[in-house]
Amino acid sequence: MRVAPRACMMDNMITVERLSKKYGSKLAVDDLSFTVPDGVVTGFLGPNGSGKSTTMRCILGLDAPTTGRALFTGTDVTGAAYTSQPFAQLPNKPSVAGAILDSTWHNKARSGRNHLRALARGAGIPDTRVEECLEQVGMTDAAKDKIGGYSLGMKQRLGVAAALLGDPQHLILDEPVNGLDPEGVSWMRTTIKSLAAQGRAVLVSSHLLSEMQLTADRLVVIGRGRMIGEYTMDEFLADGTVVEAEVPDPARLLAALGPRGRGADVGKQGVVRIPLADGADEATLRGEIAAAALREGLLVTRLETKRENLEARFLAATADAQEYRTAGVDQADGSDADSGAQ
Ligand SMILES: Nc1ncnc2c1ncn2[C@@H]1O[C@H](COP(=O)(O)OP(=O)(O)OP(=O)(O)O)[C@@H](O)[C@H]1O
Repeated sequence: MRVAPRACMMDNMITVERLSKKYGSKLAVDDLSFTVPDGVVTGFLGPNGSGKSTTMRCILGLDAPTTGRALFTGTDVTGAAYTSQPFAQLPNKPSVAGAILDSTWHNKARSGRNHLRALARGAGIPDTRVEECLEQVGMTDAAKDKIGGYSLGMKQRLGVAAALLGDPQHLILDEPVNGLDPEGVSWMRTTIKSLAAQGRAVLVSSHLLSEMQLTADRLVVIGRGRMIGEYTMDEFLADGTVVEAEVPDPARLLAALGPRGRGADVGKQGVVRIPLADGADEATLRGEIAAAALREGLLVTRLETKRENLEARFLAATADAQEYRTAGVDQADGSDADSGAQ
């Protein structure tokens, strides 16, 4: 159905500009600006009630922003380019953006196929495309059954099929792995990554942070409606990463490291802990430590990277922005060790 070849679609983008949304006196989204570029998965993280779903609805024009805007850039199904346009003003919307926002809206009495056909017909999309999408999400065999009898995982797959009907260049997926079993989660991850790899701009929210760590390339982190930061996944995780080196004379190693050892400390049993800061590369830092030890004639008996996982970094980054807290529950320890003896 699409006339513009995929190869021409490498400049899709959503740009959120100073977006705010008030419900009565509640400021749900407060001056958010970020981008969702094509070709990668942008994870959208924030504690409960931080404004993720509201932002996604505003991006799609389902809620009117109080101030600010969300703009789409790409090429639609007819091959017409659009630059920095609000979704509501674009023709051929199904080819611009597809979404999973709420998996509870399905008409239970309809079959999966008829549900998709109704959506497709409303958008001028042929039934052949419905069959393609059913096939893509592995639902061809179950398509004749009523949605009321579907498991949550089947409903989520149907939601993905619905989002893909118009072969959209932008995808907005709110909690797509909610309630999925491990096989379903793994399927969703592979699907989301491959949709981004095809050149689409993909924004996905999830509270399943271990999964987000495997899926997202970039992160937009918000708290209480406000921006905490926009990062690559590596940048976000690097902040909590240290390389530990075990040597017979830690003070000499520290001195030999010079400015590179800034922020380092000597922990228990004389282990030197050097932070991976300022966007430094882990392999480079490990090489510098090994070279400094060699120059000093120090035997390194252990060189180990201690990396915080996404959950620990997320909890640290949003500590001041948690609206709902559980009393008396410790936060996750969250450190992953990745060792390599020298
Ligand atoms: N239609 C609405 N009317 C009034 N308040 C609303 C409405 N929708 C959302 N809110 C409020 O706006 C704030 C942000 O809600 P939102 O659902 O966007 O957060 P979220 O980050 O998606 O949360 P969660 O992770 O729990 O799904 C919350 O305080 C919520 O109660």
